[in-house]
Amino acid sequence: MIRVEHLIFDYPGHRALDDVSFEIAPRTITALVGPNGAGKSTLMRVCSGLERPFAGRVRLQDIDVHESPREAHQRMGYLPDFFGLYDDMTVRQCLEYRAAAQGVSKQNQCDAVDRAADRMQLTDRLNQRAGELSRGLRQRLAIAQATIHNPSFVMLDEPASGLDPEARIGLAGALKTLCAEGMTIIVSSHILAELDDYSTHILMIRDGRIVQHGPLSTLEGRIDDPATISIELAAPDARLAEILAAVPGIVVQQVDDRHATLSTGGGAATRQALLKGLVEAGLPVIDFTAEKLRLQDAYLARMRAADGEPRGGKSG
Ligand SMILES: Nc1ncnc2c1ncn2[C@@H]1O[C@H](COP(=O)(O)OP(=O)(O)OP(=O)(O)O)[C@@H](O)[C@H]1O
Repeated sequence: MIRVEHLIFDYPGHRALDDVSFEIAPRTITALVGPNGAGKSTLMRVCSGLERPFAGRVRLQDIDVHESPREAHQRMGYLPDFFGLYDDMTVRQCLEYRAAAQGVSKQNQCDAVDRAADRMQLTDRLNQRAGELSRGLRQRLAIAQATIHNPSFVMLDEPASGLDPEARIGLAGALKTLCAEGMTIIVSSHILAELDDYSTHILMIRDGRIVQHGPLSTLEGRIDDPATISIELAAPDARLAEILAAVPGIVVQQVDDRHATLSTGGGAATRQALLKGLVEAGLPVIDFTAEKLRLQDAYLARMRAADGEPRGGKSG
């Protein structure tokens, strides 16, 4: 879908992107995360063709974004972190204006407006002036504008910033809708807790370099990672503590005759041995849950680990 190859981008006296390469698969939502100043906005601006890199290239469905920007822009939507709306125009006028600017033919503009308003749940606001909309609705209008031409690839820079929790939930739903309609999305955010809800992939950047890239599952609670496991029995059984003590590779944190919490360092094999031991002893296990490492914790752990790594990052 989009392939970024060895991008280098410099501001005067500062290298903002340093040999950045990655590929995004179709119909995915990639969370672009990293500390302030990591290079997220710069990466989006370069990928959108607004900035030309010093070296490297960006290809969208085999179109070179910087060599053929017109063709690339027909296939992409981009919402910058700071955007403006025409406050005196109605939602419908804003969308019509953008449809015309994006080259949507006159006979298709009406359909494009209705579809964009529908998927961003703005249909009942079409006659309201943009200047009267709440922040969450303004954000949705801006996304509707950025996607009015039905692009296959969409980049949204910090769309959740400044939104209250309800508006952020609405935004997450809107992103899932766009993805379900076949769009491939990159979204940057500092609100890690919510990325779990809608992202399929994570692209972590720091000091202009990729630190990690891959499906969320590669970062969160991999099957071989140490995990916290909670166990619950349907009825009390005094043998629980004794049976757990006999399984190598686990540390019991808390146990009574019905519940236990423990940590394992041995990955899938240890978990299998543990569950087998419980079932073979005839204990009535009704819950055996491995708690996933939260994305936020995983992010912080990965960033800390990157402090001690040689330059070059990690992918997968
Ligand atoms: N116009 C500019 N001129 C010079 N340096 C810039 C300019 N814009 C950004 N930078 C620098 O480039 C680096 C990357 O900035 P960028 O805005 O891409 O980071 P970011 O990850 O989007 O940050 P944030 O999370 O704070 O929005 C930062 O060190 C920033 O100070």
